Amino acid sequence: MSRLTKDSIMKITIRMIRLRERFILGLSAFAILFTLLLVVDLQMDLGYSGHHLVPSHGRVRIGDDPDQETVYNSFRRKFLQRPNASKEISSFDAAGTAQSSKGDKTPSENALKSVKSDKPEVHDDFADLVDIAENGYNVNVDDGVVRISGEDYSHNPTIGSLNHIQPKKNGTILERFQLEISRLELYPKNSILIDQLLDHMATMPIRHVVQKEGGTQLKLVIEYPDDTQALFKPMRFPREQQTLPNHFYFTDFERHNAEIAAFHLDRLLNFRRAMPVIGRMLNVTTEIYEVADGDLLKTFFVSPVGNLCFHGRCSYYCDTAHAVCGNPDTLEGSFAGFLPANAIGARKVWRHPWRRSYHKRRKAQWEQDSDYCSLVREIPPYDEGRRLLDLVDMCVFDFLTGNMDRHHYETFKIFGNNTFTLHLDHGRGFGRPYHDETSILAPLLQCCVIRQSTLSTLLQYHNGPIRLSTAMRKSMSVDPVAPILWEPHFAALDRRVGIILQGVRDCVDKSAMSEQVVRRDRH
Ligand SMILES: Nc1ncnc2c1ncn2[C@@H]1O[C@H](COP(=O)(O)OP(=O)(O)OP(=O)(O)O)[C@@H](O)[C@H]1O
Ligand SMILES: [Mn+2]
Repeated sequence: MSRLTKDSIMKITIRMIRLRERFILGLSAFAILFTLLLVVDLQMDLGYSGHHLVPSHGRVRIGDDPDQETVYNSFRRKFLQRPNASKEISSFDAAGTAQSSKGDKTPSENALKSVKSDKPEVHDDFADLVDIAENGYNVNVDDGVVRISGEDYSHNPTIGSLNHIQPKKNGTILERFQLEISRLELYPKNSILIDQLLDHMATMPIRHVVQKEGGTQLKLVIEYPDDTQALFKPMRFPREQQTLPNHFYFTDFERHNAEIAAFHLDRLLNFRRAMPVIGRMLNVTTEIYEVADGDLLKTFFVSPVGNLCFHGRCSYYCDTAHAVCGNPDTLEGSFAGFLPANAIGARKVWRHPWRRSYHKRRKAQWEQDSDYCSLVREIPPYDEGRRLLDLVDMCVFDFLTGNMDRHHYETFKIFGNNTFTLHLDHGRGFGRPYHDETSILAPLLQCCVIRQSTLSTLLQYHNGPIRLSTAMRKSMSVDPVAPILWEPHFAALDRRVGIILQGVRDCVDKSAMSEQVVRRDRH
């Protein structure tokens, strides 16, 4: 009996030990998996840890009144009444190109249309803003709408100097370009390398092509005989193709010409944060098919009408239905200068605080929280230095092109946090010339800050003599595949400059009002 009891006690103990071992094993497996998840999250900023924008002390307002009188809300309401959408296409012809408008507007658009007066618009020269931007009264780092970042512009090391690499005399143009990238900009204002680099990408023979890994759409890495590279995005649609009415920003196809136009626009706005891009006509047979290999080669086929097509492999639009086709074997595309290799110019990827939800029904936090900017302002790197001003520049840039696809952005690690933000990936711009998407201006309208130099540049284009459309037309006219933009986009650019300035004015007015309130409170 006592032996039996002893046995069963032994058995139970052994079982307990096993159970404990299993539990410990399970716990360690969970710990490892959780750590891995966090590491991946930190690297890719997927949002699991929620550390980026909602710190423990963060104020998340659920059910914030959407009609609250913020600059952003009033602005959105005001511009909803602008019937720019009246010309927006609501149907497409067989070729998928735009047709002129034939009604089919939503009831609200129809109702609002009648609000429009037939009076010719008087040019508003924004003298109030010119006064601030040009005279710089009260322009400083800490307060006010118009600001400077207060950084030391004389401290401008380059990727070359920080890596202790001297540009070689017989170095390639791309290499020289990459080594000259500095803390403040991708290239200097009067860089002589830009035209050379563009010309090189557009004319050099193509030695080899491979598909670029990552991303949602098909891109090719073009290799030239001198071992330099370019990033190729193929043409998919004619210039006048507008974003399909039922497409979201994240299902919109990319436009190669938008990449070209965005480079010119970025340069004209004096940002110099976008890589140089040029158009080029390719022979699909000799310049892609014959120099491709492996996986890409396997995706080539001849379409029913005899065009040579390929679709590559990627996560969304890489199948027979979304193939890229020659006509019969010529193909247009954009060529972007290649960013430096990780060895000398590794980049850090940041989740954009004003990222959209990328979901057809969900809204992002910034769309619902009227105090969202004060949340962002508290979090590094947005709490000091130039970063927030850079994001506002970026939204100005994106609003002008209509690009709603700014999910992440990148900086060069080697320059630390106080460096410019790269302007990459503009394929989804220039899709809706008759619609002005004011939500893109959320960083500007919710934070009510803008860099003095950016405001000054916008005012110059607004008041002339050279308007932005004219400058863009001139700058892009030399591209091998010009004209780059469909005509209505030029009018959109000029119109949108005015809208941004109106937004800045609303901010200035609002801050003047609150200052008055504060002053009155004091007395
Ligand atoms: N000029 C360039 N040279 C080298 N790499 C680049 C260049 N432009 C972009 N990249 C890298 O390739 C990645 C994908 O490029 P891009 O964002 O243009 O394509 P995408 O298909 O739209 O990607 P996503 O689906 O992530 O938006 C970028 O995040 C960037 O890291
Ligand atoms: Mn993209």
